[in-house]
Amino acid sequence: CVLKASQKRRPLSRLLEQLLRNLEKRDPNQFFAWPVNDNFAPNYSNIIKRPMDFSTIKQKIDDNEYKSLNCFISDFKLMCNNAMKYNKPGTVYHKAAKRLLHAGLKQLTPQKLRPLGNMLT
Ligand SMILES: COc1ccc(OC)c(-c2cc(C(C)=O)n3cccnc23)c1
Repeated sequence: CVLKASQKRRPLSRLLEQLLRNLEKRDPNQFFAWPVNDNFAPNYSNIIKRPMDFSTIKQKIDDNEYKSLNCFISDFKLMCNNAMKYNKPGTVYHKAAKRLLHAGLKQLTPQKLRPLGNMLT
C-alpha cells in the first residue's frame, strides 16, 4: 500500500498542520495570515523584534523546524503577544489577538490534544 504524501510526513508535522488549520479558522479577517507590513503598521519592525505570523509557522512546519509541540505553541503565543504589544488596547487588532490567543490556547489544552495523540504514533 502506497502512503499518500501527507501520510509520509512526520507524525509531529501532521499534528501541527492540523492544529494550525484549526487556529487559522479563528482569524477570519486574516490579520495573522501574513507578516505585518511596515507600510501598514508604522515603525512595526522597530517595535516588534521577533515577528511571527501563520504563513511563517506553516513554513517552519514544512521545514521541520519545530522539535516539539511546545515550540509551536510558543510561536503562536509570540504572534498574538506581538499584536497586543504593537496595537493599543481597544484597536481591532489588539482585540482580535486577545480573542485568538484565548480561543487558540483552549484548543491546545491536554484534554483537547489527547484525542490527537494517536497521530504521534
Ligand atoms: C486591514 O487588513 C490587514 C491585512 C493584513 C494585515 O496583516 C497581515 C493587517 C494587520 C495585521 C496587524 C497586526 C497583526 O498587528 N496589523 C497592524 C497594523 C495594521 N495592519 C495590521 C491588516
